[in-house]
Amino acid sequence: MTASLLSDANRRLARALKHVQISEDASERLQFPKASLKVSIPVRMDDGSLRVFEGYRVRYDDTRGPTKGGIRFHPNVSMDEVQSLAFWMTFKCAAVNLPFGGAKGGITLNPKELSKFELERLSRGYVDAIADFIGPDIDIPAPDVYTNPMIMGWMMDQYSIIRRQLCPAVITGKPLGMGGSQGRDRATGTGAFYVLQAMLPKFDRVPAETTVAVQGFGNAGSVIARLLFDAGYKVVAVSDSRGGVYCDRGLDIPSLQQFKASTRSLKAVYCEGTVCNLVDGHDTLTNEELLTLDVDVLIPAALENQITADNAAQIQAQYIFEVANGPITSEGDRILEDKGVYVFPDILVNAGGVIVSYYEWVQNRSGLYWTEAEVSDRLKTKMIEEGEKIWRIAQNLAIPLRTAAYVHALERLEEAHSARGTRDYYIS
Ligand SMILES: NC(=O)C1=CN([C@@H]2O[C@H](COP(=O)(O)OP(=O)(O)OC[C@H]3O[C@@H](n4cnc5c(N)ncnc54)[C@H](O)[C@@H]3O)[C@@H](O)[C@H]2O)C=CC1
Ligand SMILES: O=C(O)CCC(=O)C(=O)O
Repeated sequence: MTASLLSDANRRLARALKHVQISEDASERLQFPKASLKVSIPVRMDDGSLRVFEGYRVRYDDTRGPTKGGIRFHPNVSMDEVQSLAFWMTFKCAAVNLPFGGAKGGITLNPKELSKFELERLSRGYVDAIADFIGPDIDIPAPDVYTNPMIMGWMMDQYSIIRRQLCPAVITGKPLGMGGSQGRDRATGTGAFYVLQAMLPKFDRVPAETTVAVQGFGNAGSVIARLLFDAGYKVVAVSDSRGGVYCDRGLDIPSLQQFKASTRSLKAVYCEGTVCNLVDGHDTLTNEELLTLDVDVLIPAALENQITADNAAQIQAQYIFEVANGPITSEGDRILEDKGVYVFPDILVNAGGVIVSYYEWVQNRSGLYWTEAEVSDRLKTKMIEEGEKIWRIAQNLAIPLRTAAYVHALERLEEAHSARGTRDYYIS
């Protein structure tokens, strides 16, 4: 495990700064979060006891607009993790040209241990604690790992109770029945699929001859796995927090989705229609084994720090599409680069979620709601447009795609920082 995620994220920034003209003021400011809030959330548990949870919200940089980013419920949530996730949101929103800065939030807990009512009290308590830190023009949360539309609905409701008026635009990823956008639930995986479909033909790859492994079978990972399956790719391995399944002939992703939804397990499963046993050629595997499989494409879609100096040399995939935020450390990056692996970076690949969140916010503010086709057309155009720009920067400057994505984002951040001036009037 890397000592500090934020300092590792800053190493990527330092590398990109060598390839772009940006003022010293802006580059100095971008190394620090603008505001970091840590809160205690007391929750009455179902058995009558009181438990206090730790929560965080970080607004990293708001120069380009109100800050934006998800809320994570996970045992590993810490200030360092939330700050780096907010850092990545800043560069992601700039890379795909959304009028937002970056933020992130989280609560340290295992949500699987709480009842639905406990989760609701916790979600409302979190919003009570951060209500002065967020707002439709200040900071707009959304879902991330182990949070979902139901939780976003509770949070929007709690914020509206505090403000004594309905405020749908304070949070995105809401249920469709209360201001949610068509397509938001599938947006991250779908956006990633559009990028992959635009990039792989550059290497003359065709779906039927391309094998894929996907780590993480949640909101993001299961959607891209399904789209790849439908497009004729051979998805040979997928996993969740308890490990995964492998089949060299390709897994039947629709039946896996069905079993995961009804049994909450991938390991109960398998291929070939609805047969509920491990059948010939199928096997279980650990998350570590999945990462080093002999596949063409690897899609980490779970958590950060999965590919590090310890296992990067064993990676066999030629193309990595980072659906998770920060799945590769900077040391891991160097090793993959030396091996000639193409890494399509998180701040581009998983931007579909925040792009459709932006569309949701726009719809909430205008009161005019779009069809699923309108949302997905706009998403596809944006993902491909920004992906191509990043590809060209990488080619022209002969730099890795990640560095190119940061260069692209930094150019936009610099423009905004310089347009707003130094804002240092308060320094005597
Ligand atoms: N939901 C969204 O809109 C967006 C999500 N992301 C990123 O995508 C990644 C996944 O997020 P979601 O799919 O939304 O979360 P989710 O909560 O829907 O699913 C997470 C999945 O990862 C699995 N998982 C957890 N720990 C794991 C481990 N140690 N090894 C393998 N699998 C593990 C879980 O079992 C689950 O299948 C995260 O890095 C998140 O920040 C990025 C952009 C937007
Ligand atoms: O939808 C959003 O606003 C943010 C999604 C998110 O947390 C992410 O892109 O990592």
